[in-house]
Amino acid sequence: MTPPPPPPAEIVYSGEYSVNPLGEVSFGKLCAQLPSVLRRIAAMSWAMDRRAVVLLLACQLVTGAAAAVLLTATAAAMRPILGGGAVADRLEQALPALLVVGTATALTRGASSVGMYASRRLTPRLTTATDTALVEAVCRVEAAAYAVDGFADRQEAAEMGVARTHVMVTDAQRFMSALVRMVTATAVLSLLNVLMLPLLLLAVLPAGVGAVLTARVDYEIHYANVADRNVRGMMRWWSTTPKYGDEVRANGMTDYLLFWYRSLSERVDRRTLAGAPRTLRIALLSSLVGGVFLVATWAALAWLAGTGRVPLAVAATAVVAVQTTLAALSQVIVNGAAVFHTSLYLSDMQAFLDDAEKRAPQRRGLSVSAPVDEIRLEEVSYQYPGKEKPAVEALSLTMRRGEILAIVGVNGSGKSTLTRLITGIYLADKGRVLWNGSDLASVDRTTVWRCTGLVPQIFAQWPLRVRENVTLGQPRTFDDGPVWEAVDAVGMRDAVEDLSNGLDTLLAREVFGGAELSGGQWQRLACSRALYRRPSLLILDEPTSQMDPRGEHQIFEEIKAIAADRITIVVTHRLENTRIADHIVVMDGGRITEQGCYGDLVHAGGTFAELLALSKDR
Ligand SMILES: Nc1ncnc2c1ncn2[C@@H]1O[C@H](COP(=O)(O)OP(=O)(O)OP(=O)(O)O)[C@@H](O)[C@H]1O
Repeated sequence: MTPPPPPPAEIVYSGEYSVNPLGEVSFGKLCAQLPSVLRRIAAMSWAMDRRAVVLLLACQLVTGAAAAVLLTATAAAMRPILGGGAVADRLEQALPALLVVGTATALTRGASSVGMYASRRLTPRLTTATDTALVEAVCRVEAAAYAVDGFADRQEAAEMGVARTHVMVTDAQRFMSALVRMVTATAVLSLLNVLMLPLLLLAVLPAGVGAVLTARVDYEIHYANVADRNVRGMMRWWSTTPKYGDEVRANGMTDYLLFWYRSLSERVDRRTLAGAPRTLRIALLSSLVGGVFLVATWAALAWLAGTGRVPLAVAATAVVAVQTTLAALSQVIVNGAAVFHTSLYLSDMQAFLDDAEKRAPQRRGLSVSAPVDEIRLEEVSYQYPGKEKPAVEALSLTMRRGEILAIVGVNGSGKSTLTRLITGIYLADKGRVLWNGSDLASVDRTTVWRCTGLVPQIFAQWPLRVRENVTLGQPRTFDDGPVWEAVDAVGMRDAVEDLSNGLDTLLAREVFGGAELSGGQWQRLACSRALYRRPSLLILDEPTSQMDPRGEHQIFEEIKAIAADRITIVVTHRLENTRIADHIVVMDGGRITEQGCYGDLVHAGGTFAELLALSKDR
C-alpha cells in the first residue's frame, strides 16, 4: 500500500503582517471605532447615491417618530379600555387612540420597506466601488510589493472586507433604526416609571457583550485561516483550470491535489470548530445573566402594579413599552455587534488599501518620450525581499538606439531581473538606470512603459479576442491594418484566418464558443503584441522557446528588420540566436562576467564558449 502523501505545509507568519489587529488594539478601542465606521459607511454611501441616503435617513426619522407615537397612543388607548363602564363605550373612547396606533404601525412598516429599498439601491454599487478600489490598488502597487511576504494574504483578508460591504449598509441601517426606536421607547418608558430602565438595560446588556465576544471569536478564526484560505483558493484554480488539465491528469496528480484540497479545508474547519465551544459558553452565560435580569424586570413590574404603585392602565402600557424597548435594545445590540464585526473586516480592507497606497509609485516629476537614444545602467544592484544575495549586483551597461543586445547566462543568474530593472518594473536598490539621461527613480513610470514592449518568459494567454490579444495595452486604432501587420510579422495570418471568427475569435476555450491555440501560436501572439506597440525598447525574454524553427527564424528576421529604430534586448538560452546581436553580455550570480560580440566570445574560452559547446554536444 502506498503511504499517504504529506499534508500541505502550515504557514506560520512573522514580520509586519503577522499581528492580528484584535491582539493589538483593546476591545474598548475597537468599540469606540463604531462611530467612525458608521461615518465611513455614510460618507461612502453619500458619494454613491445621495437620494438613497436621504431616503434612508427619512425612514429612520419616521421609524423613531412612529415608535414614540405608537407607545403614547397605546397608553392613551389603555386608560379607557382598562377603565370602568360598558365595553362599547370604552372601545368608542379608545377608538381615536387605536386609529393612531394603526397609522403609526403602518408608517413603521412602510418606512422599513422603503428603507430596505434604499439600502438595496446602495449596496450593489458600494460593493462594486470597494471591489474595484481593491483591484485597482493591487494593479497600481510597485511590482516589488508582490515579492513581500504576506502581501497576498493581506489582500485575501481585504477581500473579506469587500464581501462584508454587501451587508454593511443593511447592518448600519438596522443598527440606526433600532437605535432610534430604542431611544423613543426608552423615553416613553422612563415617563411611565424610571425604575424600569436600568433593569431593562441589564436584561439586554449581557446579550450585547455576548454578541461582540462572539464576533471577536469569529474574527480570530477568520484571521487564523487567512493563509490557508489564500493557498486553497489558489490551488482550487490551478487544479481545476483546463490550462493545466493535461499535466494534472497525465502525471496522476488528481488524487493528491484532492487530498491536499481536502486537508486544507479540514484544517480550516478544525479551527472553525474549535471556536464553537467558546461561542457556546459565551451564548449560555450571556443568556443566563440576561434571563435573570429579565425575570427581575417583570417581577418589578408585577410588584409595582400589585402594590398599587402604578395604576393598571399604566402598568399595561408599561408591558408594551418594556416589550418594545426590549426588542429595540436587542436589535441595537445585535446589529451593533454586526456593525462591529463588519468593521473588523472593513479595517482589514482599509489597512490593505492604505498599505497599497504607500506601496504605490512615488516616482513623479520627469517623463521620457520616444525616441529613446540611450539607456545606461550605473552600478545597479537589486535584492529581492527576504533574499540573502542580490539578484543583480553592481552592474553597469550602456545600450544605444539601433543596437541589439543579447543577455545570456545560466538559470538564476539574474537575466530576467535585469530586464525588470531596465524597464523600471523594479527600481534599483543601489545605482541608477538612466533613460536618455533621466533617472528612472524620478520618472513617471507610465511614460516609460509607453515606450516599452516586453515578451516575458511566462507570458499571459489572455481570455480575450485575437484582436485584443494583439492590441491589449495599446488599442490605438480601429483599423485592423496594423493588427494584421503584427500578425503577419509572426507568421500567424493563416492560423488566425482558420479560426471561426478571424480576429474576432475569443481565445478562451472555457467560454462558450471560445477557441484555443497551440503553445507556439500563443507565443507568436505574445510577440506580435510587443511588435504592435512599435516600442522604443523591445525586450524579448526567451521569445521562441515554444516555436518551430520556421517561426523562430521569422521572429529573429523581424527583430533584425526593425532594429534600427529601437533598442532591442533578447534574453536567450539558444546561444546560436545571439549571432544577430551587436553586443552580448554573459551573466553569472547577478554580475556580467563576459561581454563582446559573438565572434569574440566563441573564441574567448569562457562561459559563453562552454555553454555553446554543450548545446552542440548532444
Ligand atoms: N519574484 C521573485 N522574488 C524573489 N526572488 C526572485 C524573484 N524572481 C527571481 N528571484 C531570484 O532572483 C534570482 C535571479 O532570478 P532571475 O529570474 O532574474 O534569473 P534568470 O537568469 O532570468 O533565470 P532563468 O534563466 O531561469 O530564467 C534567482 O535566485 C531567483 O531565485
